Amino acid sequence: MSAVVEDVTVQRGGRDVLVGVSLRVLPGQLVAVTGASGAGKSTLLWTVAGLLPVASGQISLDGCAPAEVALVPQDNGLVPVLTAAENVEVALLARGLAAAETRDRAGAALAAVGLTSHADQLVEELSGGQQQRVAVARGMAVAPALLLADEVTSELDATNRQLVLELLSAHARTGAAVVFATNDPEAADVCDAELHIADGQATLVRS
Ligand SMILES: Nc1ncnc2c1ncn2[C@@H]1O[C@H](COP(=O)(O)OP(=O)(O)OP(=O)(O)O)[C@@H](O)[C@H]1O
Repeated sequence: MSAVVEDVTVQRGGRDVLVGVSLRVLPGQLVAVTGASGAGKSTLLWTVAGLLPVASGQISLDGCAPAEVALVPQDNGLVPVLTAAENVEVALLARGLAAAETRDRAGAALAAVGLTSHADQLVEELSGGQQQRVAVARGMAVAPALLLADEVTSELDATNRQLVLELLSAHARTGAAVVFATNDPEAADVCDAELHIADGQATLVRS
C-alpha cells in the first residue's frame, strides 16, 4: 500500500503545528521524518494513523484497512504490568489471530529484537531500551502494511539501534510502507528518503 499526505495542516492547542505538508510513501519504502524537538514529527505520524484530525488537506492510505496500520508511539504504549510476550500477544489477539499462533508470532518477534530471554518478564521490570525493543516487536509482529515508528531507536545502544534499523528496512522490503520519525541524522541516512520538518513546513531533503 502507499500513504499519500496532501497539503495537510494540523492544529494542536489552537495553533498550526503542520502547514501544507505533503508526503508520498510507496510500498517498499522506508522514509525518515526529521526535525528538531517540537517540530511536529509525532503529530505527522499520529495524523497519518488517523488519531489526530486534519484542519485541511487529506490523507489517503490506498485502500488500506485501519487494522493494517501500526503505530509504535514514542512513549512505547506498552502495558507495564503485562510481560513482554503478553504485550505482543495482545496486539495479535486484537487483530483476530488464534491464541496458538499469537504465541509463535510473539516469540519470533521478540527473538528478532534480541529479547527471547526477557519474553516472560514484566515490561515495568525492563530497561528503557528493552521496552523500546518490545514496542518495535509488537509493531512488527502484526505485519502492518503501513508501519509508523516514532523515535524507536532513541534509547538504544549502537548495536540495537543498528538491529532495529535493519528490521525497519527489512519490513519495508516485504512491500510495506514504513515511516520513521527520528532526531538521529545517522539513522535518517539509512532511510530511502527524508522529510524534514521546520517551522511547520515539511521539505523532502532526500528522495
Ligand atoms: N497534546 C497537545 N496539545 C497541544 N499541543 C501539543 C500537544 N502535543 C504536542 N503539541 C505541540 O505540537 C508541536 C509538535 O509536537 P510533536 O510532539 O509533534 O513534535 P516532535 O517533532 O515529535 O517532537 P519530539 O522530537 O520532542 O518528540 C509542539 O509545539 C508541541 O508543543
